[in-house]
Amino acid sequence: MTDTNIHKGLAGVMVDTTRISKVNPDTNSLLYRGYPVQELAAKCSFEEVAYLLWNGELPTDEQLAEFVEGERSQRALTPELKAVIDALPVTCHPMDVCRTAVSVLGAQHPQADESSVLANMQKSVSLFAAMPAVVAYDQRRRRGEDLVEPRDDLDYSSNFLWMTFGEEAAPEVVEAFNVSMILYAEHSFNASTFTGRVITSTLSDLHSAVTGAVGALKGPLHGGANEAVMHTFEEITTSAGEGDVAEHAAGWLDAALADKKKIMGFGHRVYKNGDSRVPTMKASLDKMVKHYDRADLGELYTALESAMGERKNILPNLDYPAGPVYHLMGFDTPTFTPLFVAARITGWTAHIMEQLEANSLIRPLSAYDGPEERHLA
Ligand SMILES: CC(=O)SCCNC(=O)CCNC(=O)[C@H](O)C(C)(C)COP(=O)(O)OP(=O)(O)OC[C@H]1O[C@@H](n2cnc3c(N)ncnc32)[C@H](O)[C@@H]1OP(=O)(O)O
Ligand SMILES: O=C([O-])CC(=O)C(=O)O
Repeated sequence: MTDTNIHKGLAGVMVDTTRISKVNPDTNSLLYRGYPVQELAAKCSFEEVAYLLWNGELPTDEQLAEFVEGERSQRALTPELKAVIDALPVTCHPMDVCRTAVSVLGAQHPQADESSVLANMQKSVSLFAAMPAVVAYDQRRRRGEDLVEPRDDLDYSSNFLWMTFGEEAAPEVVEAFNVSMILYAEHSFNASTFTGRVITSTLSDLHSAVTGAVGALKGPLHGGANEAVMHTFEEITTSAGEGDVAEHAAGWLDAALADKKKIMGFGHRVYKNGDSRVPTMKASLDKMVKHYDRADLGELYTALESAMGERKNILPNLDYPAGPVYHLMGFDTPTFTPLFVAARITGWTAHIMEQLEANSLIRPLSAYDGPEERHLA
């Protein structure tokens, strides 16, 4: 029998079980494999969290050493992938470069169509290792700068910043970057992860599923919002006339809401009383504001957040503090969502492997409301 209850956007629909993360809007908490994300962000490297997401347990010292060695050995761009990136116009969005890069890495992979647990784990680690070079090089080439080769004496976050900027980042910057990667790593059945699971459910390969997930993340209602937040800040700053920052932010917001615009970086499908990750990311933003001596950006952040709270009672999501953090670090605004990709590769691939453990083709129903049956004359 056809279920005529329509669940637009699948809102509130429980689609499957997962052991990877628990998003609890009642307690505003997020657990990765049982651990609160705040504890992981305070005490772990992103490499340890990636291992946890894939394997279900944090690594021992020996397991971590082996994992890190594998990751560091696969950091460099292959000449073929570099040539493909160079062939893409610098006018295309960096997310198009990420999507293409994942596809190329899949096509190059010796076990492209092999979906055993071992092959998928190897592919996941390779993608995790390779994405920073893609993101870093793409930003550099758009600035007319040369490729910076990876260094295997640096951890994931330090090396990412090294490859992007060609200099070693300050420890507090590395720390804030590491925290952002951990917070962005995983979030249950969000739109991009679900896309990856849908593709996997057809028994397609891991790179195809990740390619689709990158496409889903690009949209401004999902990962693209971190970039959009920075555009909002720029608009408020450039349109500022008389008055203080609170008035500018409120004036901009009133006009945007009057135009029925969605305010990027605010609201969430699951959290209605605040995103569990925001306080941790905001603490990193405060540190970066101090480090770069940019109190003005901190004030703008607070002004828009307060104005949105007063008018709509809608709270920020993770993209709201993450955008200005990446801006202060020196990333170009269109590079922000690719940074999210680099982090979410971990969650996506963990879900792809989980989907395959107990697969069922994902194929919901639709209620037809087109013309009644009719016939050609
Ligand atoms: C890491 C992430 O991906 S987090 C999400 C990042 N995305 C964004 O920041 C984009 C901006 N936010 C939004 O568009 C939404 O809040 C979403 C898409 C994230 C969640 O949307 P939904 O769960 O579908 O909520 P929905 O869109 O139905 O919103 C409910 C009400 O709040 C309003 N609302 C929700 N978010 C916003 C917002 N950011 N700006 C203005 N109004 C908003 C809606 O207009 C709607 O109002 P109405 O009932 O008067 O029509
Ligand atoms: O869970 C969601 O819908 C979006 C989100 O916050 C994420 O993917 O991190």
